[in-house]
Amino acid sequence: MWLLSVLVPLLRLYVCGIRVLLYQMFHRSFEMPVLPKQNERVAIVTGGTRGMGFETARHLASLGMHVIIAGNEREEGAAAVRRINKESSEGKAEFVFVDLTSLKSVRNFVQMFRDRALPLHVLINNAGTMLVPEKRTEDGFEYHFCLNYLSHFLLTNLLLDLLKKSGKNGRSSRIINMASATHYAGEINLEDLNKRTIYSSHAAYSQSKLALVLFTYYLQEQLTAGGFAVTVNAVDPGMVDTALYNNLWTLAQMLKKPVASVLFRTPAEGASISVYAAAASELDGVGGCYLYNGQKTQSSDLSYDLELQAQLWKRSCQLVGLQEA
Ligand SMILES: NC(=O)c1ccc[n+]([C@@H]2O[C@H](COP(=O)([O-])OP(=O)(O)OC[C@H]3O[C@@H](n4cnc5c(N)ncnc54)[C@H](O)[C@@H]3O)[C@@H](O)[C@H]2O)c1
Repeated sequence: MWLLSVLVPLLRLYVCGIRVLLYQMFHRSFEMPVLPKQNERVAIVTGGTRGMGFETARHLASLGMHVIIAGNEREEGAAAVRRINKESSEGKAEFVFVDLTSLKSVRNFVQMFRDRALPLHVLINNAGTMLVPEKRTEDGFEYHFCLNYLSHFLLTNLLLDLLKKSGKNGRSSRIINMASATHYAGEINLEDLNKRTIYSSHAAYSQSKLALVLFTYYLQEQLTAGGFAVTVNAVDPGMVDTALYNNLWTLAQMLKKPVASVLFRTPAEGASISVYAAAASELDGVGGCYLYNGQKTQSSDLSYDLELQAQLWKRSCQLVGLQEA
């Protein structure tokens, strides 16, 4: 029983990975349309200190945006900001600390942001981690569940009024959730979101990414029903050569290196789907999509389960101490 619960998610995750790599053998990345200037617009990119988050922040700043990099690596953040500000003549970047394994830190970050009285046009929930051995956050949550999903759930909800205020018809505010093909392998057990019964890091990662997709669809329904000029989309960057793979087992690391150099996308290529979702004119007012290779794509059957979306939303509100809207 234990062996099956660990082996099945692992195999399912690797099958997802192989399918993505087969696709990437023939498709490098998609062709980005010309993006409009983003002057006067403000974005928050979580985990923008390196990898795809950095490339996203960099690209948005080059379009004229004021980008706030929200992350837990102060030195990396300072270096990222220096580099972006040196390169970008119109936009700018700054670093603000947030540790997404702490709900208190998320609340502090939001308070600091609110104190600035800035508008907010784009929120990119990008930060993440993968295949972490079993551990709990300071609030007692499973690590992937909290960092990849629950903190972003809280962050988004606490910033929603600003996003609503900043969005206009014809120029919506945009929320982008960084999903992954691994969500296709994901399952959600609402009674054991923190994976206390049997722990598998593969199942925990896939669950966190499925949760982000369910959250995307449910939130879009609410925003549409309320008539707000805010959209929310989930994006899938493919397989990208970043530090995310640092927790792979040694043998998998060794096998990954030659494959990654040929078949994985670069961080800039991977980031292009977030940049596209954040800035493309053709996506203005378009939400509730799973975007992959520049196209709306079908996500897993489970992600469209309306009852599951509603239940997860309700449970997440309870876990972070939010009143259900
Ligand atoms: N690399 C891939 O193949 C791939 C594929 C699909 C989805 N993704 C997703 O893309 C996102 C970006 O990952 P990446 O591949 O660029 O990896 P990365 O490791 O280069 O970047 C992860 C970012 O998250 C930040 N982060 C980690 N822990 C944090 C914490 N406690 N608080 C705040 N920030 C924290 C890191 O500092 C870093 O900036 C992740 O959500 C990942 O799951 C990656």
